[in-house]
Amino acid sequence: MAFILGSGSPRRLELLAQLGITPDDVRPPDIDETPKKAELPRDYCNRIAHEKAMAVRADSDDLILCADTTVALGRRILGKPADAGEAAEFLLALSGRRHRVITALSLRRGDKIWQKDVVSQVRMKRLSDLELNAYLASNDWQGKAGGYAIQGPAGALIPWISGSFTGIVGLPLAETANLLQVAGYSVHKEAAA
Ligand SMILES: Cc1cn([C@H]2C[C@H](O)[C@@H](COP(=O)(O)OP(=O)(O)OP(=O)(O)O)O2)c(=O)[nH]c1=O
Repeated sequence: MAFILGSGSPRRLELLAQLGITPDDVRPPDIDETPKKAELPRDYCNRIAHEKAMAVRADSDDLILCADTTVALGRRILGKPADAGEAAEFLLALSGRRHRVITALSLRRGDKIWQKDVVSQVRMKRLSDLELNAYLASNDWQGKAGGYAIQGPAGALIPWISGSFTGIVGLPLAETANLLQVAGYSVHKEAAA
């Protein structure tokens, strides 16, 4: 039995390390992340996490962990910006408002799937032109849902959250540990030994 992290996100690997887990292998899934017409953000996030878990090749007794993080502004899904122009558009839409960050987990062994999502609320301060331009120049928005990462310089733009900090970063640790336990994977090996 191997434990496989089905993610190319370095954040997810680091967060997993916080649980004391080093995966036997890392296999980033390659799927089409385009939302369906009128698809709601939470449904979308769960569907994508599930599709990622199904897309990773593994033996039937391997455990595969995948996740998807989606930024939702009302019914609008903000994915990973394609370029600085789109990042600016997302940040201006988020500026001075509250939004949700959803992370869906999908754990698979063979045909069996365990799924869980975590929804957090985030408020971004009203951004000045200087703040917006400095953040865009940092390039830290690249590869981040909604065009920002709370764990980087954008932390200065976020005065309030409610929910799971690790979930916003990409892997909600309490829920991940719980899901792994449910699937029979021992998270607390040292304590059990
Ligand atoms: C909102 C937010 C997102 N993110 C990141 C987490 C995810 O890596 C990314 C959302 O994209 P995802 O599609 O969830 O993940 P990914 O493409 O990076 O990796 P993979 O599909 O291989 O697992 O945004 C942060 O790092 N900090 C934040 O505050």
